Amino acid sequence: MLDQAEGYITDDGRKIGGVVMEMKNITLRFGGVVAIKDISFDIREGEIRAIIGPNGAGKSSMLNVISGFYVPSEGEVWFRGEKRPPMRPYEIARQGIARTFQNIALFEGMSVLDNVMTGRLTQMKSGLFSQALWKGKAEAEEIANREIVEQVIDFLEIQHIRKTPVARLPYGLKKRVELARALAAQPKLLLLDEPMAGMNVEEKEDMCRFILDVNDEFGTTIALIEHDMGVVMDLSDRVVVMDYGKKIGDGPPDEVRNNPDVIDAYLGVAHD
Ligand SMILES: Nc1ncnc2c1ncn2[C@@H]1O[C@H](COP(=O)(O)OP(=O)(O)OP(=O)(O)O)[C@@H](O)[C@H]1O
Repeated sequence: MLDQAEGYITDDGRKIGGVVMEMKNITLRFGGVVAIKDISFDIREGEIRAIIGPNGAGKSSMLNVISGFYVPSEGEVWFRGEKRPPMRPYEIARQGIARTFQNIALFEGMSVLDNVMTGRLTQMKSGLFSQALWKGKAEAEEIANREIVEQVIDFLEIQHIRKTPVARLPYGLKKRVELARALAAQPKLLLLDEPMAGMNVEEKEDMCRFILDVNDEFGTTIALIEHDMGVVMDLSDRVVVMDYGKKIGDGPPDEVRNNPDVIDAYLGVAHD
């Protein structure tokens, strides 16, 4: 049972807390195209929240509103109890939001380690000027950053490829490195853009396990978008379903799975 202020306990006994992010009546237009139509939902502390829907439903647009990349045409985004003004991406990152991309966005020529280190950049406190003045402080920060990065590399079991250039890795491992880079920022809210897209069954199983482990080990709140309904059902605590820019379902996986509008959107009508 969902208590608005307190949260709820999941079937597997995890405690989900209060609202971290609230989307209030979000509409997003691109010229004449309405990508999102008056959608509201929330994301709670410690939750794995999925947004699913057929092609063109508006999922990527919604993730971009959550991440602050798009400012909604109408509606409000509330984060940690405050209305969020338009912000630059680095300001959003400093608020504790990190993301991965559907099309992998890594530095292909750089090693895995260096790529994961770039995840710390948005969290660094000392800029170039203060680094010049306070060398010791900058070094201490560098060491601390390195420790965090090494922990993430261990956690995601990519030690064996830490020196390998990303370009040489198979697809599934690249996706894991992208997850590592996002985790290196120690986000409060982690946004995953189709984390399982293009993966084979084994890679999908690995990715599912890592997402669950991240949530369990660090208590990270996770919001992910996914095209494939099957994949997210085992993973998510609550699911928002979008179709043609509208919200057609919102609730625990079992409830959503049996929602006639959702069944129609996925089975009854061809959208491709
Ligand atoms: N930058 C943009 N400019 C104009 N139209 C856009 C833009 N981004 C998205 N759209 C339109 O908004 C609608 C929703 O697209 P969006 O990419 O958010 O859907 P999606 O659910 O993520 O789709 P997919 O599963 O295919 O990635 C589509 O009609 C799309 O053509």
